[in-house]
Amino acid sequence: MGDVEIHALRGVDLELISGELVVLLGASGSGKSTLLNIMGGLDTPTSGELYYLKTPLHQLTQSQLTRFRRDHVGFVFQFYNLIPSLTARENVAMVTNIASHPMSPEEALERVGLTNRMDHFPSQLSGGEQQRVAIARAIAKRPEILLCDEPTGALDSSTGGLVLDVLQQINSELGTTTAVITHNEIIGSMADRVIRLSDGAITSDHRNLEKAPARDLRW
Ligand SMILES: Nc1ncnc2c1ncn2[C@@H]1O[C@H](COP(=O)(O)OP(=O)(O)OP(=O)(O)O)[C@@H](O)[C@H]1O
Repeated sequence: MGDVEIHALRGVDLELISGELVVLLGASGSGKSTLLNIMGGLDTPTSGELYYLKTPLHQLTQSQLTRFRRDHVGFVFQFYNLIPSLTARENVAMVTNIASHPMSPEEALERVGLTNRMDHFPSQLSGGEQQRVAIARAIAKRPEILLCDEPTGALDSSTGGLVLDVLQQINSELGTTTAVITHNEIIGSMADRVIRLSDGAITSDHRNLEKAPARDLRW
């Protein structure tokens, strides 16, 4: 920022294992979103290296990064970013129409439990349902990686539990490597692995011996 240099991340060294469900925990400003955006090819690091399998993402051009995101990454954000004038099915079809080996919008919406809401517009859906449409849209192209930035940040605890349950099921049924950002410690218990960030650095990285079913989480 002008003359002031801000180090959003410092010395982060991290490897995500295929198929794991990771929760990234940290206080506001700890660098979670910056890390997720770099991992997803939305941002590029000012220094350091980042690989997706053998592909050096830090060396790709913007259009190559766009292709990487389109082919491999699904994103879910705190605010659902659905297109208001399109139904749930049409929102998902926006992605399936350009993906190379997608599932049908109907299958994606069935996986998130919204079979009977397919023809509803976002304004006719609850917050939790809108987030589940956003998850259906993110997984419909069968991405290898699903990145979720505070997916339950705008939801109450029981609705949030349902949304996290969907993420846990998708991870186990489709084997999608999943990273979920939160500042909520309780959500850590649903993960295979919990990584804590503080002031731009990883302060701990541990595996849960047992995963809690997300639908049972309350906060
Ligand atoms: N575009 C930017 N310009 C300057 N500083 C930034 C920018 N984006 C983030 N930062 C700073 O980098 C640090 C990390 O921000 P980041 O958004 O990654 O944190 P976070 O852990 O996701 O926070 P939150 O939970 O509040 O979203 C913060 O100190 C933030 O102020």
